[in-house]
Amino acid sequence: MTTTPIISARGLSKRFRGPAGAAVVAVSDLTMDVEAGPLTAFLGPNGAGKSTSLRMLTTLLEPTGGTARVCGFDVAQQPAEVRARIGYIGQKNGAGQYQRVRDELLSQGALYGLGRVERRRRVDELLEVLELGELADRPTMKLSGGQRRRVDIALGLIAAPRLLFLDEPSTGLDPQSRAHLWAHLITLRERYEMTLFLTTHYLDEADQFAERVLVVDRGRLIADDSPAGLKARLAGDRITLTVTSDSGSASATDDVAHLVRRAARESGAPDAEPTLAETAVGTRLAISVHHGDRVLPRLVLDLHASGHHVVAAELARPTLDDVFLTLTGRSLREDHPGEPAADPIPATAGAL
Ligand SMILES: Nc1ncnc2c1ncn2[C@@H]1O[C@H](COP(=O)(O)OP(=O)(O)OP(=O)(O)O)[C@@H](O)[C@H]1O
Repeated sequence: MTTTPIISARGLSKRFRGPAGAAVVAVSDLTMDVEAGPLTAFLGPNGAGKSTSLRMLTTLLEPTGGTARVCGFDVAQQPAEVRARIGYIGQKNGAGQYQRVRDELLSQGALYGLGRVERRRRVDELLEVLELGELADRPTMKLSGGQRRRVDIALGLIAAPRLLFLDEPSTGLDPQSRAHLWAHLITLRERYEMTLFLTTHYLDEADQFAERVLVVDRGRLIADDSPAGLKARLAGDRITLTVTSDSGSASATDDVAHLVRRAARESGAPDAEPTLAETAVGTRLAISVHHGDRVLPRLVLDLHASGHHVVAAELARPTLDDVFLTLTGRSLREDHPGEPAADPIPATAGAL
């Protein structure tokens, strides 16, 4: 049975006029279908076009090319229909400064046209689920970054959307607040059967929580798979061995390299050369393989049977950053050196 995707984009593009009138292609030819259900993470370096894509999908920005349908409606032709069915939590705070948390949420409910009783019921429920009850009478300006972000999420959920877009929901939060926020997102998703589509710079979050990862770079979609699928296809496991040989000759090193290369090839990994380095304790070799947990013990036995001794062995599972490196030739972390720990989340913007 085929189901209608909750998000469907065809050749979606956005050009801006940059400085001196030059065109900036923020999003180029984005084509994708996103089914309702799986948590989808949109990854890419700074300036890749993630926020612009989200803003087009949420009707905040008009595309300059292509089309997109969200919850079955065209973002350009039927923006009100789209808005009625989605929530959007932008990079910056939606919560005002002086209103109390509960009042802020009630005002948002009124904005969405919820009746008085329904509005109160919904606000009480969100305060409870997001553990904001004790903070309900505080002005939002007196909340911590993590607490404000939870208020943002409550604002985005007031109209019970089927689909929630989040632009970097956890940026600027300390690790504990990030974990807390994620626990809430997962609870909310289950409780309201919502589809979450989000951008994040934290690859570990995407790895842990996303069921599907879309990677964009320079406005283009360059990969689309589950985190496990991406890692298996693009990065493989990394085996690093330090080996000594009885003879210690150059031909012994060649033999070791041959055995390592063969093991990698037999695992189905691309026919790559191991990297070699002479160290004080022996020759160190590193190579990418598939199913490293199975390859490594067999390789150690094969090397031993051929007169080589493995003095150290390491198996590293790939990360999404390895995938990104393979895809783009650079690390996503380079774009975010020393991720901010607990920066306050800036004011303005927020839920639709
Ligand atoms: N209003 C605008 N006018 C001109 N250029 C813009 C505008 N908004 C975005 N851009 C440019 O479009 C490109 C994509 O920007 P976008 O904000 O979508 O990237 P991003 O992937 O969300 O980045 P980040 O991770 O830093 O949030 C960038 O080159 C950006 O400078």
